Amino acid sequence: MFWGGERLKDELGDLIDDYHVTRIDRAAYRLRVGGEVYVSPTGEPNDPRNKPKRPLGEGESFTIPAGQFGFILTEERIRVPQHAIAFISIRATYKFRGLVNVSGFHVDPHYEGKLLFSVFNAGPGAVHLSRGEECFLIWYASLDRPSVLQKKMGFEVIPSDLLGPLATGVESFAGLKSKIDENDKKLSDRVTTVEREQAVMKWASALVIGAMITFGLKECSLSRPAAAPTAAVSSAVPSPSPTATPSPAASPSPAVTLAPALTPSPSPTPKTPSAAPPGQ
Ligand SMILES: Nc1ccn([C@H]2C[C@H](O)[C@@H](COP(=O)(O)OP(=O)(O)OP(=O)(O)O)O2)c(=O)n1
Repeated sequence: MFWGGERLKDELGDLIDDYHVTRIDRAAYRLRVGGEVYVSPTGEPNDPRNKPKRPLGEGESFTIPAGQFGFILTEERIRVPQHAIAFISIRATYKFRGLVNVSGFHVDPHYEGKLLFSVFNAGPGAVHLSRGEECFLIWYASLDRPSVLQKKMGFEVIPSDLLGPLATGVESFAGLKSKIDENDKKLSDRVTTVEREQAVMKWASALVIGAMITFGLKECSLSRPAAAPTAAVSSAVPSPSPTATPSPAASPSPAVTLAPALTPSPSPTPKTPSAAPPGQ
């Protein structure tokens, strides 16, 4: 049979250290967050929440990020008589935030020590807690026939060997999202840098090509006046042909200078048909 509030008032003074009647919650008793906690690391480097098992001062707070585990030692040392058994849970207020009790629900007969809650934050956001918060509940129930049992010694601290599997970090959706966001930012930074470099390269290439074109045009314009005097001098030589280009100034081309070879000679050669005697 479960113990009601009145029986709890009668008995808990001997069974729970630092008992206070105001913590009786109908047929249960509220247990508090104690002086030592451990929260599994998020796996994100340099995350200030990645801390080893740590002691908590009076009222000191801590957070359990979404998707992470926590070990929480109770403030109270409790005892369960040989003729009783106890049941433990997290208060609904904390369950609604996403906190789930992973570590079991009963306390053996003839148990003595603190309780160690292993909790998982299945909620969407971090759960904030602090030492002294009345976070857990305990119920007592009588056994039908008491038996003589050896005392079961409970926890006084969080055993370090429990932490090994969690110490490397627990991949949570929140942690993965944060890693994706971080990689996304790194990638977009890299793309921006590459785009900037490409723009600089484009401008540099355009400048070089422009300079080369300018230089080429300059070279061309410088080489032109050097050809002109040749033509002028050549055309200044009197052409034997009266049908040569009308004016030396009009055609400075060197082709004009070759004209004497192509134009009819002033003394016609006898080989030309026009010079042949008629009748031959
Ligand atoms: N959240 C919990 C659950 C249990 N306990 C304590 C009370 C129990 O009496 C004791 C042992 O619990 P179990 O019998 O469920 O665990 P094991 O069977 O693993 O331990 P053992 O081999 O010591 O019986 O641990 C606790 O401190 N915190």
